[in-house]
Amino acid sequence: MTMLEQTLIFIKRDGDEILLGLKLRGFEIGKWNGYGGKMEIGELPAECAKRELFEESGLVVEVADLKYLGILKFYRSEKILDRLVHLYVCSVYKGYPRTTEEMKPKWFSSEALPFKEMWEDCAHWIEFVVKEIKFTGTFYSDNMNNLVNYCVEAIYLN
Ligand SMILES: Nc1nc2c([nH]c(=O)n2[C@H]2C[C@H](O)[C@@H](COP(=O)(O)OP(=O)(O)OP(=O)(O)O)O2)c(=O)[nH]1
Repeated sequence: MTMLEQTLIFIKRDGDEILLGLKLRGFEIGKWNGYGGKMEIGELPAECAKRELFEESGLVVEVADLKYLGILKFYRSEKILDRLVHLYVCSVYKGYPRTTEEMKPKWFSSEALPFKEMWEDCAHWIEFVVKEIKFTGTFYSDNMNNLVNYCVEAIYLN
């Protein structure tokens, strides 16, 4: 199986609120997450983030308004790199989020995120999204997809 390169974007409103989508189909149905999906051949990460957000929520963003936060790396069986996810945050958007075949939108206060219904790894890095601090996260899962180890590091650039 080949490694997947994907994007994930969190839209923010009024400083404190974060838009999550409830996954309505496919992999990990029933979980709240940011919006995103697989990069297409020849597509840049920011272009993919913009496209996936539009397809799954109807919201329109400009690439220039996206803030790149970092990379999440997911290893399965503890050693095979399975997914590499480019992470963005954006506070400038057009439109209202709508339910699509893939996602049902909901705004959450950053202090009341539904961690029990999110990917387990999110709890370890979502504060970087809230504070908009660049970081990298590396997550190791076993064959049953249980998180067994992780490392999250802030990146401070001068
Ligand atoms: N927080 C977190 N997010 C993850 C993990 N794995 C994973 O694919 N994601 C994110 C990255 C992507 O934004 C999204 C991928 O979902 P998906 O694989 O169902 O992609 P998709 O069907 O939407 O892709 P596409 O066909 O639309 O291109 O979920 C994980 O373990 N934790």
